[in-house]
Amino acid sequence: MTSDRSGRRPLRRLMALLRPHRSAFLSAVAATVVGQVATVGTAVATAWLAGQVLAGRAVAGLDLDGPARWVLLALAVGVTVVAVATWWEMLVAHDLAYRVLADLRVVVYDRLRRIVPARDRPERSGDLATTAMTDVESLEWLYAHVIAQTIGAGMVLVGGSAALAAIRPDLLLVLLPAALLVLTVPWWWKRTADRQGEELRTRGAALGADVVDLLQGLPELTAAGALDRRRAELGAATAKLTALSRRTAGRAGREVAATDLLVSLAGAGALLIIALDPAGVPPQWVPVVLVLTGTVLAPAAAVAGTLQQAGSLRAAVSRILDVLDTPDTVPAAPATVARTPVSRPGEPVVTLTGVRFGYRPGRPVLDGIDLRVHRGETVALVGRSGGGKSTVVALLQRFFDPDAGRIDLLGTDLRAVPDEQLRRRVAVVGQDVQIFAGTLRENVGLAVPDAPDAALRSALTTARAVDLLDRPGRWGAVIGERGARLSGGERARLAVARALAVGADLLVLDEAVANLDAHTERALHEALAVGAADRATVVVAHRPSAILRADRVVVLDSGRVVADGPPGALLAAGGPLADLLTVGDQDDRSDR
Ligand SMILES: Nc1ncnc2c1ncn2[C@@H]1O[C@H](COP(=O)(O)OP(=O)(O)OP(=O)(O)O)[C@@H](O)[C@H]1O
Repeated sequence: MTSDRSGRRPLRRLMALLRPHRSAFLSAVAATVVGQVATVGTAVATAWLAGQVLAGRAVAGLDLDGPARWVLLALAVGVTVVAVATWWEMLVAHDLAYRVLADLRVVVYDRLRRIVPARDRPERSGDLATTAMTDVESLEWLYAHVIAQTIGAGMVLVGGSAALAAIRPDLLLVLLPAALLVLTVPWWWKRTADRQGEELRTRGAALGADVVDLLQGLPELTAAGALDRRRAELGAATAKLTALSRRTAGRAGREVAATDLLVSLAGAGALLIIALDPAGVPPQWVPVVLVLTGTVLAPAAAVAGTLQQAGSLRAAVSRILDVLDTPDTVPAAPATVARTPVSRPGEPVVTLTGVRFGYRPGRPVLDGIDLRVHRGETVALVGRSGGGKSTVVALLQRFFDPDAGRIDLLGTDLRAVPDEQLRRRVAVVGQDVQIFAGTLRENVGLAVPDAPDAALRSALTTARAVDLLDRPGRWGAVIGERGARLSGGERARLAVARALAVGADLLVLDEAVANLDAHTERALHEALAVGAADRATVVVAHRPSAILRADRVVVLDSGRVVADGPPGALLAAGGPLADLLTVGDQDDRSDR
């Protein structure tokens, strides 16, 4: 996926996502600051008490003098506040993160809807799925564990520095450089972290896609005896990922060690300053100084620790922004000029005029197609494999716009038809029927979820699929992931019913009946003919039975229409259709 990465301002865009959740964000910051301040406060109070004991000013038990009693009380309150604030912070910070991620997921899915299918996208679907799910998920860490905590760490650092300066200003000579260095630790190995993060993401996505491939293709891989080889390849990819994770953990460990070392050095530095001039700090305050130096740096060290994952995060953010910044495959129909397509008597439902289209520049797949389909007409689109039939179907759904020429739906340029209108006017049963995990009703009523059962039943009846209702559970029958509990023919008939339920003006069947036995296919075509008067029907077909049943046959060859007319007339003329069917007959005979 290529995109101009300049001027993307990732941080600003990530922060902008917090805007609708301002109050949740402020709660998260408040909880973090209260928790961190209470932690420092209890540690300092404990150190102060220890100092008092060391100086012989306080005794154990309740016989403490005045200030010690109050400090003990503050300590008890502080410990309670730390516990409550930690719980509160966990709650509000994660609530905030999940709200932001929910928003982002909607934005990413919406973008995916507008950029998939792309003309020439090299990534596999597993990569896009990773972006949609894992990359967005990884931002949870940023919103739940970094932003509010960084603000809290900054406040603790400023407040703690002021307190140390009040005790002895030259302690800042140790604290401030140490704080700066601690906060820069995540940048010491930034290049390595970025490379590892990018590699972890890429390898993880590839492995995810491979696993999906393997699971989906399990029957084919087993039948081809290729399962062991694929398993070995997966094993090798997993081993590489493990080695990379080990190197990443090693680098993260170095960062933790460096941070801990800096905090310890700061404590030692503070001790040295006190030792060089003991009169500057009263002995009972020495524990306070040492503890304050360590605890003031602790939140900054924690932030530096969480930033170990910054490399992976940067890679994830970059991929999310790639998706967000990819231009639409087809521009959305402008709402202001969009017209509702209207059917006028005698006007074709769909017209292609001089349509040219190619997936890659300079390699046209359609090279000036003219085609009209009227209401009540069934047109069979035929031609050699790779001739561009499915590409015509893709253009009819406006997955792509023509490079030249135009397509009109009921007299309106397809580019001006709003998406939601288009989906109701054009129904397509594709080559690869997608059945979704869920119930029979959800699948039949996919495009019309509010349709009454009677309408869906009628669609099932027409599609010769009403027997699916005989299953236990009837409408609620679960048909398995990708329709795993259905036969190929049942899946095809269900998909036809789903398209019929839409009541579209244009019904396109792209080799949808290839899985049906001859008897069911004939019955289906007869049933479709009953409702065909109300719509235009385009059938992409290879089988002579489907071709000869059409009112008109349009033959595509090398991206052009080379014959167009009633099947009988075309066959009698002995042109391209006769050639195609003759080759088909010979193929059929040689198969036998
Ligand atoms: N997404 C794509 N990216 C690049 N090229 C594509 C894409 N889809 C199809 N093509 C190419 O476009 C040409 C036409 O393909 P299309 O699927 O439209 O043919 P078809 O007539 O439907 O073939 P078949 O009868 O085998 O289904 C082929 O050369 C194919 O390789």
